[in-house]
Amino acid sequence: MSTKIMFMASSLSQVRPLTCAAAGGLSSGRLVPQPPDLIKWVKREGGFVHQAVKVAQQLDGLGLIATAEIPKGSDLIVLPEHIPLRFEASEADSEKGSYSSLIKLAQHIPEELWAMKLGLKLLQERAKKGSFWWSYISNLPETYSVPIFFQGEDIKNLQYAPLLSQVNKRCRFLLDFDKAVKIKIENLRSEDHPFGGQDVDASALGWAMSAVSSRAFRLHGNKRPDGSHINVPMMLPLIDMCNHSFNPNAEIVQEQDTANGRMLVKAPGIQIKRDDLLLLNYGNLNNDLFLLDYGFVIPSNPYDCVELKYDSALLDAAGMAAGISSPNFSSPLPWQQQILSQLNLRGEDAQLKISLGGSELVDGRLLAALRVILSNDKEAVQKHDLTTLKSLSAEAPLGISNEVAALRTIIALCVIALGHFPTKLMEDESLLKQSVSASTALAIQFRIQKKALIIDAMRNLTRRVKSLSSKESVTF
Ligand SMILES: C[S@@+](CC[C@H](N)C(=O)[O-])C[C@H]1O[C@@H](n2cnc3c(N)ncnc32)[C@H](O)[C@@H]1O
Repeated sequence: MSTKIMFMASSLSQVRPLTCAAAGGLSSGRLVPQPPDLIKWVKREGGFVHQAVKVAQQLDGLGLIATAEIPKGSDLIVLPEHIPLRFEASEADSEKGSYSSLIKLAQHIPEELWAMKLGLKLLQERAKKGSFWWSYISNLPETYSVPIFFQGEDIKNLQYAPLLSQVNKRCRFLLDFDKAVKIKIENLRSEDHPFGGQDVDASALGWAMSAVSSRAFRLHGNKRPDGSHINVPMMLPLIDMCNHSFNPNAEIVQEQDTANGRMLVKAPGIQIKRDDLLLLNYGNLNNDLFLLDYGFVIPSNPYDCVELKYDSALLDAAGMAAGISSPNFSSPLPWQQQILSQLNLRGEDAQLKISLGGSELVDGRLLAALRVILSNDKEAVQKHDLTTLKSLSAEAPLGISNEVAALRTIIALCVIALGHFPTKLMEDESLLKQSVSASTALAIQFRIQKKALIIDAMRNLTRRVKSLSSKESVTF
């Protein structure tokens, strides 16, 4: 089962940082105690900031707030093209040895850790005396609440293997990359040194990666020869002070056709009232990504899900627990095997990750597989296409008793999944009431949300079973 804790991630908080503090809590502290005024800097650089937009304390950190009503469609912040921080250097900079050393380091970074690539540029600017972006960088948080900085015990406290493996992967990468960076830069001439002669360690690299993953936006970069745009991550000073909501009142617009390619934050069709927070939608992400990249968890997140593995032994156990034993769980009939292959649940390239939660509630492939495995009527199954078999809103396509058996098996899978968490939801809730550290609380909140999601799915499926069973008894 994927909810079992399989290994411990090596947390970066165990690495003694030389250049930045590892997160001890959810601090709103900035890199320097009294950083320059970001709004003034943006305006001085030719940007626009609506006069009612101000930076204010919010959610253990900072955010943007409206100090007066702002009409629909107003521009809130406009950044000229030279303000966003991107990895690509200006023509003048690209001639420099320090930039080409940065490119060489970036070649060690896997594509999925793109935040580290831009993070190298951020570290370079952070180390550079008189950097153009100093007003921005000095306003960045000093620490991040992402799990790569958790103590080992709090990583264990997450209790969820798919996230543990991601955290572990990032920690391992940072520790290895730290070594690679040290070797690459130790003998460089000072003018070629990417960080102005300063040492960086895994903790500084982790700081930079987290700064980027929690604040960068992927927007259109330079044009390709065919006129299309390359999507590039960039840090958008001040705009990145907006916190997240799934019901945002602001949106980012990128002007592509103007000569200067400005970035805008607009109040789209919504009138902003005085004291409203200015909120952007960071994306319809699950809590794993919110925690990994941004260091927070959204309660009752409609996009959250629990990952399980499609496994015949697990289905057997679930079937048994639900009082539905079928030899077909472990040995599906040849025509059932064919459908399982079409569902990509059998065969060499099978994708066995399935999920509960999110808008679908039950992974369509799991639902279809159970409906098919629990049916002995090949003709009846073949009357339906896969889309119908995968859909929970297609009510009982193979008959009520088949549907009840499939849903009860999924409910039993939920019970098994819950049983793999070392603690119960109620224990977690009472632990949260005690005085625990900020990162312990975050880890507990994360696992509470996973458990609550499974319990909600069980409730929903139980309601469906009850309603179907009552229809069945009316039919007879
Ligand atoms: C783009 S920054 C926003 C500005 C940030 N609050 C600051 O103090 O600089 C993203 C970070 O803000 C915080 N944040 C944003 N939206 C949040 C939310 N809905 N709940 C909790 N924290 C949030 C998280 O720490 C996240 O990593």
